[in-house]
Amino acid sequence: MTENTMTENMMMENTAPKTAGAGQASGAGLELKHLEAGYGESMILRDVSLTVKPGQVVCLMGRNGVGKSTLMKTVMGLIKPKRGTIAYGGQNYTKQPPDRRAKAGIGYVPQGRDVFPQLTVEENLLLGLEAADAKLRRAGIPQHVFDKFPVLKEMIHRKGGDLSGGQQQQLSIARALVSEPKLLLLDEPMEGIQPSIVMDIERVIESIKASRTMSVLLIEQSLSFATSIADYYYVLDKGVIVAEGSSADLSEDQVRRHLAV
Ligand SMILES: Nc1ncnc2c1ncn2[C@@H]1O[C@H](COP(=O)(O)OP(=O)(O)OP(=O)(O)O)[C@@H](O)[C@H]1O
Repeated sequence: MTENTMTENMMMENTAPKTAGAGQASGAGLELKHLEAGYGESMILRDVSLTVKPGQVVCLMGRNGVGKSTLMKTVMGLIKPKRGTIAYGGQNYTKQPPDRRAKAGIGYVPQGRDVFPQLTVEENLLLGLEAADAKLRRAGIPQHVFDKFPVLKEMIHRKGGDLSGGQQQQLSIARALVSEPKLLLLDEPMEGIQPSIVMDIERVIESIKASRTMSVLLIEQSLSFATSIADYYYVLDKGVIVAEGSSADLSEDQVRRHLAV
C-alpha cells in the first residue's frame, strides 16, 4: 500500500457518514477527486475529477466506450474505485455501498432502461420507493411523478415488459424520482427513443432544473440539448477529463475536436 492510499483510507474511515438518511441534503453536491476505476485489472477511469453543485445540471459527454457509464456506476457504488474519492453532501461515500448512497439521495437511471418486465408499472414504482425515507414510503407513489409522466398513470396496471421502449424509459426515470433524490444520475436517457418521448423527457429534465431542488448528472451526446439545458459540461476521453466549462461556451469546434469519431 502506498503512503497516498494509506492516507486516503484513513481519511475515508474518519469521514464515513454515520447516518446517511434520505433527508440529508447534498449541501456540497457531488465531488469526485482523482477517481481511478475499472473492471478487474483493466482501468477504465484513470484520473477523473468532477463536481456537480446543488441544483446544477451537468452533462458528461464523450465518444462510445470512453467510460461514461463506468463513471456513473462508480458514483452509485456498483464499481469500487481503486483510487480517488467520492464525496456527496460534504461526506465521504467512497466506501459506502449502493443502498447507503441511494438512501442519502442519489437516484440512478442506468443505460438501457432496465425496468422489471414481469412487474406492473405500479410495482416498478413501488420498488423505487424502497430508497425513500419512512415518511415518503408511507405516502406512497407521489402525484408529481404522474404529473411528469401521465402515461404511467394510464398504464399503472400494465406489465413493464408490455410498455414501448420510450415508455419504459419514462418508467425507469419515474422509478428513480419517486424517492425524491437530491442528485439524479441519468445515463443516456434519450438513446434510441422516439422524438416525441425525447421531448417529454427533455421537458421533465427542464422542470427538474427549474425546481432547483435536485441536481442532475446527465450522459448525453446531443450538442443542442447539452447547450440548452446543462449549466456545465465535461468531456471524457480514454478515462480522463479532456475538456470542461460552462455549457454556454460549448461549441461545434469543441465537439469536433473531442467527440467526432
Ligand atoms: N462489465 C464490464 N466488464 C469489463 N469491461 C467492461 C464492462 N463494462 C464496460 N466495459 C468496458 O469498459 C469500457 C468503457 O465502457 P463504458 O460503458 O463505461 O463506456 P461509455 O463511455 O459509457 O460508452 P457508451 O457510450 O458506448 O455507453 C469499454 O471498453 C467497455 O467495453
